Order: sequence, then structure tokens, then C-alpha cells
Amino acid sequence: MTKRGRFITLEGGEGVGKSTNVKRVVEWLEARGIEVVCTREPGGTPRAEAIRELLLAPQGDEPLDDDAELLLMFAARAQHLAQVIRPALARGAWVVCDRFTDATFAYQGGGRGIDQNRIAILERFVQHGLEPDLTLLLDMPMAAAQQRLEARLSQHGGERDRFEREHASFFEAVRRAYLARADAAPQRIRVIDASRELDAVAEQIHQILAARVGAWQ
Ligand SMILES: Nc1ncnc2c1ncn2[C@@H]1O[C@H](COP(=O)(O)OP(=O)(O)OP(=O)(O)O)[C@@H](O)[C@H]1O
Ligand SMILES: Cc1cn([C@H]2C[C@H](O)[C@@H](COP(=O)(O)O)O2)c(=O)[nH]c1=O
Repeated sequence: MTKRGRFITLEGGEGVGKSTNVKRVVEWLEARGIEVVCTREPGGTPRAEAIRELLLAPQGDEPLDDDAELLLMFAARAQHLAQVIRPALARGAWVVCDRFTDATFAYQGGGRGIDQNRIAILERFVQHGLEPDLTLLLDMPMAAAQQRLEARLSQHGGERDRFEREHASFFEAVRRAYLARADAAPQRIRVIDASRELDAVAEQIHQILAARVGAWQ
């Protein structure tokens, strides 16, 4: 019987370096001969990416209701799980995902103020007990992360999406919610000081991966 693959997620607020470090995680695993599926949320399949566009589009004339936002996150996740994540894990591939359900607890729970118990009900309904084996939570003060985001926007262009336009208090609440989840599940969620230079961040991530991969194999 094929051994189930491992599920690794990267989490954190806006501009902390998730996408940058996702690539490094994938390279590190592939260099060790592991088949990796690299994906993201919301998104990861054509239909889930269509839901992502709805979620990220600037507010316009019709505000998106908080409950609708929550349900769309889980609708995209259900599709992503069915089409990409579960099949990959079942054939023994490892999945590296840029955000997953911890983001829902942080953004919809912490940021929007939706009751965590309501989110947990949807989590059980959609995931049937599946959760990441390891989550790397990139954490840094919001103001410094915003500066990185600004620099990226001025270098590469583009506009702030609907979440990136939120106020500082929203992002502070998101950060607090992430850290509370890490406190509650320290084995699964490892907090990384993302304010350091990229090489120092990557070095800590590699150390965590080396220890986990050794223990899993
Ligand atoms: N440790 C670091 N030091 C300095 N700059 C960094 C570091 N990590 C990432 N960056 C830069 O900061 C910017 C944001 O990084 P990145 O896009 O990886 O963040 P993100 O968390 O994926 O953002 P988003 O929340 O928008 O998806 C990029 O321009 C990236 O090159
Ligand atoms: C999975 C997930 C995501 N979000 C938010 C967080 C971000 O602002 C965007 C995704 O864009 P990024 O390129 O990854 O920064 O969506 C959320 O609010 N809830 C979720 O569950």
C-alpha cells in the first residue's frame, strides 16, 4: 500500500514572505527526491481560482457579506481538497500549500470576528479530520510587512486586493489569532521570525523540515 504523503502549509499575514518561502520549501523537498505538489488557497484548481477572484476583487458597489466570504473560502477549499490535495496525498506525493484553514481562523475569525466554533463546524464538514502535518507560521510586526508589500507593489506593479486594503486593526487581529492558534497547537504550528533576512528565515525553515522529515521517514 502506498504511504500517504505529508501536508505542509505556510501561513502568516500579508507580505511576510509566504510565497518566497514556499518556493524554498519545495526546492528543499525536491532535492531530497520527494514528489511535491505546490498549491495555494484560496485557489489551486480552475474553479477554486475563480472563487479566489470573487474573494479578492475590490469591494465595488456590493460589499461581500462576512458569512458569504467564509462560505466561499470553504467552497474553494472543498474543491481544492477533492481535485488536488486528497489525490496527491493518496498517491504518496507531498503537498505544500500557501495558506489553508488556519488562515480562515485568523482572517474570518480574528479579522472579521466570526465565532471560531462556527468556523470549526465548517472545518469538520469540509475536511473530515484532514489537517496539515506541519504549518510554518511566518510572523513579523505588521508595519514592517506592509513596507515589504509596498516595495513589491512599486517594483512589480499591481493593485492592493480587497484584503490588502483592510485597516491596521484588522491585520493586528489576524496576527493575534494566528499566534493564539500556534500557542494551542505548538507541535503542528511552528512560529518563525520572518522579520529577519531571507537566508536566516530559510535556514530556520530548513532545520524544522530536516527534523520533521527525519521523524516521518
Ligand atoms: N526575509 C525577507 N526580507 C526582505 N524581503 C523579503 C523577505 N521575504 C520576502 N521578502 C520580499 O517581501 C515581499 C513580500 O514577499 P512575498 O510575496 O513572498 O510575501 P507573501 O507573504 O507571499 O505576500 P502575500 O500575503 O501578498 O501573498 C516580496 O517582494 C519579497 O521579495
Ligand atoms: C485561505 C484564506 C485566505 N484568506 C485571505 C488572505 C489573503 O489576504 C488572501 C489570499 O491572498 P494571498 O495572495 O495569499 O495573500 O485571502 C482568507 O481571508 N481566508 C482564508 O481562509
